[in-house]
Amino acid sequence: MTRSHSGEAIVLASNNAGKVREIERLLAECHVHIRPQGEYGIPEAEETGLTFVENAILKARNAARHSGLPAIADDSGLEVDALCGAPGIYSARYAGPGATDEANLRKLLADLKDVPEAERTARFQCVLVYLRHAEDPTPLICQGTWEGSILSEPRGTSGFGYDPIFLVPSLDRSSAELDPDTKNRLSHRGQALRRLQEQLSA
Ligand SMILES: O=P(O)(O)OP(=O)(O)OP(=O)(O)OC[C@H]1O[C@@H](n2cnc3c(O)ncnc32)[C@H](O)[C@@H]1O
Ligand SMILES: [Mg+2]
Repeated sequence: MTRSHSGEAIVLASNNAGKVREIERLLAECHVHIRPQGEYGIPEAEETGLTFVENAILKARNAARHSGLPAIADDSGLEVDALCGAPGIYSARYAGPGATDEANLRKLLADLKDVPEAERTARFQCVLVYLRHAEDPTPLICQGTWEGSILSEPRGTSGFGYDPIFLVPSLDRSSAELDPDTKNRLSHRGQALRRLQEQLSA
């Protein structure tokens, strides 16, 4: 039992199956009981913020309001230096509203087709927000950043989203060539979630 979290279920305010898998795996080790918002039939929040943190708060608040439970949301994305930080907060809709992961990834490769390897640096950002209830005025906010660069062709089949084109320089592998535990150990999401766990048990 902790001061900030009483042990009841927490709603995970995400409809992204890849994120849900990663977060469930990381939280399975501590005794935090999370349930994806899909189980509650919660409608998707509109991501109208201009920052990851604003969008994460909007998603967590929406899930907490509809469920009456505490909520965790993840807003994340890929920042590419040669594109001045795009797609950033628009990563999920880079190729248009409702775009698939494949369409987003192909658009990014096309936009970078003339950019040489040394200038393809990029990073994943993840902001996690925990709200005790929908009107919680002091959300817990944790961030993680994962540095890498953009490959010119997809590699690997694990993960989701932009993983097949995100090169992890220290391993010379794409993020989609990592097993789930290795990705969670290194990733933006893994870093943010470990920080959140510390705060939840403080
Ligand atoms: O908002 P929810 O319902 O959580 O799901 P979403 O997929 O819309 O999530 P975001 O709005 O946070 O957008 C994140 C985008 O960044 C991509 N992304 C985030 N983390 C990633 C990771 O670990 N690997 C690959 N792509 C990632 C992901 O594919 C999305 O296109
Ligand atoms: Mg989204």
